[in-house]
Amino acid sequence: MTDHLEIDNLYIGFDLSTQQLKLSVIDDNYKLFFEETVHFDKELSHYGTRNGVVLKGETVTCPTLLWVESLDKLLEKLKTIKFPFHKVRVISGAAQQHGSIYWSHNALSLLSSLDSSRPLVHQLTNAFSILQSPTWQDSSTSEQCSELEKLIGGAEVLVNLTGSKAYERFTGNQISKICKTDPTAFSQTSRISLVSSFLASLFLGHYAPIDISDGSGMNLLNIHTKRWEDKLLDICSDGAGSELKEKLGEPEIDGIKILGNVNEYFVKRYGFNKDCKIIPFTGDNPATIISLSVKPGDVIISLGTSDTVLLYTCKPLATLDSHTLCHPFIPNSYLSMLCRKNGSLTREYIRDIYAKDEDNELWNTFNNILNTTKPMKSKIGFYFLLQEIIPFAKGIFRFDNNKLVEEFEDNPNYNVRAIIESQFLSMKLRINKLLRNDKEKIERLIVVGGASNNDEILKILADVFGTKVWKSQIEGKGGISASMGSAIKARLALLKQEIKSINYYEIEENYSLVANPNLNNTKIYEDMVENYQEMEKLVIE
Ligand SMILES: Nc1ncnc2c1ncn2[C@@H]1O[C@H](COP(=O)(O)OP(=O)(O)O)[C@@H](O)[C@H]1O
Ligand SMILES: O=C(CO)[C@@H](O)[C@H](O)COP(=O)(O)O
Repeated sequence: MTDHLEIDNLYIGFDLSTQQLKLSVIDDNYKLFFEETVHFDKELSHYGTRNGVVLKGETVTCPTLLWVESLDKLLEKLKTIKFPFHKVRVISGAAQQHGSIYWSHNALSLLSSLDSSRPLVHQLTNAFSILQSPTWQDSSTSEQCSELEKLIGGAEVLVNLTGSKAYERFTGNQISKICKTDPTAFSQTSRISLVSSFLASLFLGHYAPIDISDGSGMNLLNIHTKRWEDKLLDICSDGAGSELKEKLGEPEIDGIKILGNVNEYFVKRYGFNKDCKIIPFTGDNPATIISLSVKPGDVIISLGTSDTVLLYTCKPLATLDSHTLCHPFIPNSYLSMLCRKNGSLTREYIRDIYAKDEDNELWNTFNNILNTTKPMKSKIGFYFLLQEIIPFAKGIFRFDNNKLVEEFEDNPNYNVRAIIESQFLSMKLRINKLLRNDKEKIERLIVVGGASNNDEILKILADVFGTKVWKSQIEGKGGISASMGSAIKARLALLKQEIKSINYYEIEENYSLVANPNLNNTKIYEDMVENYQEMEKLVIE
């Protein structure tokens, strides 16, 4: 922690992501003051999660109490080092999208009467009607998705209303599954939160609203009216639409609105100022967009647990492959998003088979292979360890000269290059569909997320796109863009309250060039695209 005698105000941003709870703290000048994390598998191993989740077939959940305890643990770490809690003016946060939390009927009274001498986790054991929260990696709701699209009049109708066709991980379909398979739990639920609004609720001491940006990932929100769509609520609740509406609460359209002061519990236990404000928390991807103050023409590639592509746009662009989310606080602005489940964890899987190191976190052998192999048009691989979102496929498929093979027999290490090439080719293909016309092109390619630390991976990204790749200084060592975006949102909320206006684009951002394309390689990838699409079709079949 840097010296804070000269600093009057601090702003906290959380990110409750798949594998860890992260915290970034900034000062009035948006400068990073402090960061900390709690890693779920390593530091809360008694919950038995692997990579932050519990996997049972296509059902992927996380114990809700793990998330509660991760907050206890993080704040205790700060207390131990005498973090200046009293200087925090606003708390905000972000979280993995789509996951849902089911509060029991006594949750509100538990939240409002917390005893500051005890950790949260011991006091909230009865606060949930469902103990395992569905997460974004879940793909167990295909039946509900088909039903939703059928009853609303087709995938296109749903895209036009909500910004996305029906997706297994989207919260409306998760709720629909619970209504059908566990109606008792549904009736014992007083409120349904997203992971983001759940974390905000802990700080507020009562239920925080779902913000419209994270709410756009539910298949329930009309992204034009910014309200829940009654017909969708009915379909996803077996006809109990008005009951579901009550359980969701009104969506919040202003992502930088002050919701209230921090719950007394945090004042007494940690020394937060009683006037410290809480604002809506949002999804990790919208928060990443905020951290970079991006403009049209910027394309962000986030290489975290999931790999996502994010574009800022003023007009929603509905496609069957992408998602449109409302911006958390800029009116009439949207984000276009592509998401791949098989991001870092699938790269780790391939690393552990073909490029194992003494210290795996260094990725040395993996990078050595990337550095010493060249792109080969004849070898294409598809690596879908988890059920992929787009294309909807599962399994590992390798093609050598267009023939499906068990392994790249002449050089099995080629899998290391093939997975990276394949992930980026898939993104490139689909980004092209998001650019509206021939004139629209990628002005800047910006990378964030844990794997953006890896220069060899970034070189291939630059080669596949034929574009320079940039990284924001705000990302530091990588992986904190969502918590930084949340902290920035916290700072903006106070500015708006005090001077009634904000200019979000005034935030000074320094970008550094992290990879230059090798245009000879770009040409090879361009020649590969058509074949890649053909092989992908075979995989889907
Ligand atoms: N040098 C590296 N090369 C490749 N991947 C890396 C590297 N460092 C970290 N990662 C990956 O980053 C992932 C975590 O990224 P992060 O953005 O923090 O994810 P999340 O926000 O989903 O928790 C890890 O699963 C790890 O595989
Ligand atoms: O499902 C999505 C976006 O639609 C994922 O991007 C989640 O939001 C998880 O994020 P990370 O933990 O990978 O940051």
